[in-house]
Amino acid sequence: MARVVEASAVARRCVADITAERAKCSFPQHEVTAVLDGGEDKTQQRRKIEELFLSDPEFLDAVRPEYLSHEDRYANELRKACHMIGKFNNDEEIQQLVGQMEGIRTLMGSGLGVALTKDGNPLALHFVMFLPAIMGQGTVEQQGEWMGRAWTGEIIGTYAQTELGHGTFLRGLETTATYDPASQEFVLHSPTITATKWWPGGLGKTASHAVVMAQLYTQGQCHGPHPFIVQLRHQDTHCSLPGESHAGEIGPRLGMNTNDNGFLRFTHHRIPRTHLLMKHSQVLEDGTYIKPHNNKLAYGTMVFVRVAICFDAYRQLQRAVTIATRYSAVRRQSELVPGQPEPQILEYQTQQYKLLPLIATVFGIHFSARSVWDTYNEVTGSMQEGNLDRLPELHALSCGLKALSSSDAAGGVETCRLACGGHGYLASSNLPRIYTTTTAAITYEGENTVLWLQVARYLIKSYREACKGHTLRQSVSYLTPQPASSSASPSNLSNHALVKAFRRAVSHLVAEAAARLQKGCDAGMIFEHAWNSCSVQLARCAQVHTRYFTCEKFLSGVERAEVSEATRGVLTRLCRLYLVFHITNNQGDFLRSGALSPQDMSALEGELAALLAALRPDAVPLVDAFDIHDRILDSTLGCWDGNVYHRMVEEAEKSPLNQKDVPDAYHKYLRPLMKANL
Ligand SMILES: CCCCCCCCCCCCCCCCCC(=O)SCCNC(=O)CCNC(=O)[C@H](O)C(C)(C)COP(=O)(O)OP(=O)(O)OC[C@H]1O[C@@H](n2cnc3c(N)ncnc32)[C@H](O)[C@@H]1OP(=O)(O)O
Ligand SMILES: Cc1cc2nc3c(=O)[nH]c(=O)nc-3n(C[C@H](O)[C@H](O)[C@H](O)COP(=O)(O)OP(=O)(O)OC[C@H]3O[C@@H](n4cnc5c(N)ncnc54)[C@H](O)[C@@H]3O)c2cc1C
Repeated sequence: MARVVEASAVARRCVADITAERAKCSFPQHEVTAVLDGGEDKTQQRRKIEELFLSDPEFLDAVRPEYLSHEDRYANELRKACHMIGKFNNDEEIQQLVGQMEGIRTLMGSGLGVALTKDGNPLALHFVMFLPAIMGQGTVEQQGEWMGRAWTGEIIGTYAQTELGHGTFLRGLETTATYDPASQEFVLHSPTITATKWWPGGLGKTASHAVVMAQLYTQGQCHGPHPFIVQLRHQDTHCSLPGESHAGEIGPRLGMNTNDNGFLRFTHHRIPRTHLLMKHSQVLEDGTYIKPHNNKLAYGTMVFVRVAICFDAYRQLQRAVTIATRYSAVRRQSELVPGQPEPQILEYQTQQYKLLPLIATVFGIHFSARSVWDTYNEVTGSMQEGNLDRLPELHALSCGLKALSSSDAAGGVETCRLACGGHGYLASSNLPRIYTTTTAAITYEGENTVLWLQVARYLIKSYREACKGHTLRQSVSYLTPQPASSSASPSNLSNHALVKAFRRAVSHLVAEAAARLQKGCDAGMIFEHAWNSCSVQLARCAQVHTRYFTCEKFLSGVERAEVSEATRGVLTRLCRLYLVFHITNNQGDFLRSGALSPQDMSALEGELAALLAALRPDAVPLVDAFDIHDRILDSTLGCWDGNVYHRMVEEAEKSPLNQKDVPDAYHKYLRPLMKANL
């Protein structure tokens, strides 16, 4: 009884702490929520959809997935993913809310969809890559043949590109698709063990079909990697098709274990000619190859997914920082002043330094991802009309923002875990799962270092063009060499001046890297070796350029937002924090280029401390404004009511090991050991 009384006093204290935080809010939260959702109507719509799905008991887990076997975990997530589609297909209200057909993808990729299928959605690749591949790479007839069946779930696909031997280097893929004009078929073959497809999500047991990337051979010539639709399993029995292809699952991974990532080998497997996705390049019946306008069009599906990943990074970081911030308002530890009550850990400046820049980062990713999404739509729109001029710019932007958002989010989630001390290591905090999911995005869809080097390639090329007097695309126009000017004066450290300082720092880095590259070439190195010898510096150029891009989009996003002065005030403080945080963390780039002076740096470091203090009262209100339902957060530490300790104990009690006082394993192993010498 005494324990219960004590426990409820603790609960009351926790709830009081978080309630007091909410009273400090300096802005109308619904406005921030609407900025992130894209309008108040969108917020209402999202909440309605969440209500419709979260009230459905089919989406409840009988036990924590961590306690299930590998197979049961997979089955549990597949059950929920299929139920999501079934519910969508049969409910007109839901279709009206999210949009028909494509709405199901929006749903699956939303915070709700990702949270409902906790450790990875076995159907993710179907929606995020298989369908977009057919849309982007298939002719109108091919879309007609496959899309309808794929949207309803009659066929389930994946995207099988990576092989055991090659993920990054697409031109090195070994799977071959050789055209046989006699039968008008392609023959798919894996000539070596390293040609085995390895990693595709859903390939293990879920997918009935795949878009397979293979080297296209016709009339004795190789034309590089092309996408082919391949049926893998029988339409009625789901059994593997006999003999010529063999698929399976690749085994446990760091996370995303219910995505059933798989392997696939072909032994002279035949498919009809019309299963080559022929929107950009064709093979005619006699084997004649028709070239695409640009041979990188076959990589188009990846461009789409790289943009989608930025939104996923945003949502994962949102969840993690909500958990860590709420917990920091409830957790009390140590003494700030000897003899005084233990403060909330959020009072420590170092804790604020961990969390507040991450709250700002959520907005930074949000505004820049929206901008890249707009660019994606503009560029793909003009590509439909045959204009490919902006494809290189889109490729560089999508690579850069995918790399920046995934590394910021994964690093940020880990910071959030550390900010929760030991309890952040508990599965019930949900931070381990959010981390293992988020860090995967650093590797998949183009390993980040490799993507940074793609951005650098674009920057150096643009810089060289600018040196020749050519006009550059808007996103890199600042690389045009400018006459030297003095650094921003300490009195002009406005937000715009800081963005300008970023531009100057990147220009300087790019000019230095270009000069070093040239020096290598002048010394007799071939270009590729000179490039490799500068690649650390080149990757750095790409990172700072992309950070500049996010700063610029954050600032313009805040300036353009239609909100009250109070909301603009808090968003501007966050944007300022984002700028100051990244500048003070990378002082060398700004000092070396003369973009800022040591005095400026001192002033900005002082301001950083002031910004943390100014934003501290709004920390909990800001994460509340992310408006994440407790079921979507799924965390004992981050729950809305702050009743952290009760929930932790309640979750611990559910451990299967706690269902018996003495586990069977004691009798089997421990007892014989403990009694051995008696
Ligand atoms: C649940 C429902 C879901 C809803 C949505 C929400 C959810 C979000 C995400 C959650 C689930 C995600 C599941 C996981 C998905 C992972 C799937 C994969 O990894 S799949 C596997 C992913 N795998 C990878 O990502 C592999 C990464 N590797 C590659 O992409 C390539 O090998 C490469 C780009 C690195 C080099 O390619 P290479 O052929 O050697 O080319 P060079 O270097 O020689 O450059 C030559 C020229 O080409 C240019 N250019 C290049 N690319 C493009 C482009 N796309 N375009 C235009 N141009 C491009 C380049 O700029 C250069 O131009 P220039 O300078 O000459 O003018
Ligand atoms: C969870 C998950 C899901 C996935 N899902 C899919 C899927 O659905 N379909 C699919 O086809 N694939 C999938 N993949 C595979 C993924 O796309 C590849 O793992 C990724 O592209 C990296 O390729 P890699 O594994 O060959 O790494 P590697 O290229 O071997 O990278 C190893 C190291 O070498 C470095 N490196 C490689 N090349 C260069 C270079 N040119 N310059 C400098 N450094 C370099 C990298 O930076 C890295 O440090 C998935 C992977 C994961 C982890």
